[in-house]
Amino acid sequence: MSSATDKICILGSGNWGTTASRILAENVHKIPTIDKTINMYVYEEMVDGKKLTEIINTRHENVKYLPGHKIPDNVVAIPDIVEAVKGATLLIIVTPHQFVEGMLKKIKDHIDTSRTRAISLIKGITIGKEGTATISMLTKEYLGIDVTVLSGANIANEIAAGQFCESTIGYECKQSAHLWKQLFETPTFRLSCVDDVIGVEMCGALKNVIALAAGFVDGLRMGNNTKAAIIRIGLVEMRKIAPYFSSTIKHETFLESCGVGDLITTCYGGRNRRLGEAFVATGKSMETLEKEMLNGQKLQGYSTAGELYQFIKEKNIVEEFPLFVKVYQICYEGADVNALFSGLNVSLQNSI
Ligand SMILES: NC(=O)c1ccc[n+]([C@@H]2O[C@H](COP(=O)([O-])OP(=O)(O)OC[C@H]3O[C@@H](n4cnc5c(N)ncnc54)[C@H](O)[C@@H]3O)[C@@H](O)[C@H]2O)c1
Ligand SMILES: O=P(O)(O)OC[C@H](O)CO
Repeated sequence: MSSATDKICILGSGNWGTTASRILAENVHKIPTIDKTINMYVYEEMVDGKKLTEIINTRHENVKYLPGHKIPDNVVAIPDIVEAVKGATLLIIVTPHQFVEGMLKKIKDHIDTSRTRAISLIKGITIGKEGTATISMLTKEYLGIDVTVLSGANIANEIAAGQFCESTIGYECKQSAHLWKQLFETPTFRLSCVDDVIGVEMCGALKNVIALAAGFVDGLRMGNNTKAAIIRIGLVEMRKIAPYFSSTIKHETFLESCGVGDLITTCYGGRNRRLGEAFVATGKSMETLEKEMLNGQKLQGYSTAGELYQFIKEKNIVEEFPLFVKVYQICYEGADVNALFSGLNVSLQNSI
């Protein structure tokens, strides 16, 4: 009989979810109290005439979302989300943010909430029943469990290739942070922990909007100075808007990997940047570019730009966030991309 008291279920199997499964499948062997078989909920689809779950379970590779990297045999792909969470006490939530609420509704009556905790690897905010919510807020609302978050300068393909990088865990419960750190840290994936769940999440969601702006800069064939200006002004707006979401967000969080680190990597190497550039170069809509360029992967910054703008408008603070507002107007209202540079607040301090 197994002595395991905990069981892992990964909710999501995209580019980052699959990469995370590889780390967890190795690290789970370090903790005797966790079942070595990891369930991974896979949103089923056909790939070259075969079910993706069957391909993952036989070839041990997610050929669509992380081709070229083996997934250890102890990860089992399951297409039914209720079956996937059966017996699970450690939930890793890692789908594009727009799908989270639907998933939580499906699993909420199938979780033993007295002994389950979750970690969200998602970068996005969502419009919930009561307005705008982070993923941890939404998860708590539906499941009523402890939620930790993990976010940082983490392009999944680079992590899968074993390149050194760092990330940030945001926690409320120290004991949970300790467990998640054990489960996720590797010699090339270094984690620091901060007690600022919402701050870490806000950084991850907001940087995706700035990444679109960085892509616009590249699409306009502008250089490094312009990109640096957009990154810096973006960081200022990210920090400035944070208190509107929560008074508990710490300024120091913006100096962690989840803040400035992620902003830099995403503005140079992420999908949001890439599609921002293509948006300017081709004049096609973001929806079209997502379909044409991402092969099923999802763009987070576009929907976040829309959701963030609704939040900014509702709070009547449009004047305070010209960069966030410009990105929205360019993406959704057909504003000229060159308008990105007019009216930006270039200093936090009083200027002459
Ligand atoms: N990829 C990265 O480099 C990276 C790194 C850090 C964080 N993140 C964040 O992780 C989260 C997940 O992103 P990803 O890159 O793993 O995903 P992805 O964009 O690579 O893949 C999209 C996933 O969504 C699934 N999907 C499609 N329709 C669905 C539906 N109706 N319901 C549920 N799932 C559906 C697809 O099967 C696929 O697994 C995002 O918030 C992203 O910002 C991504
Ligand atoms: O590819 P993106 O733009 O979704 O960004 C990926 C990661 O969030 C970078 O840390």
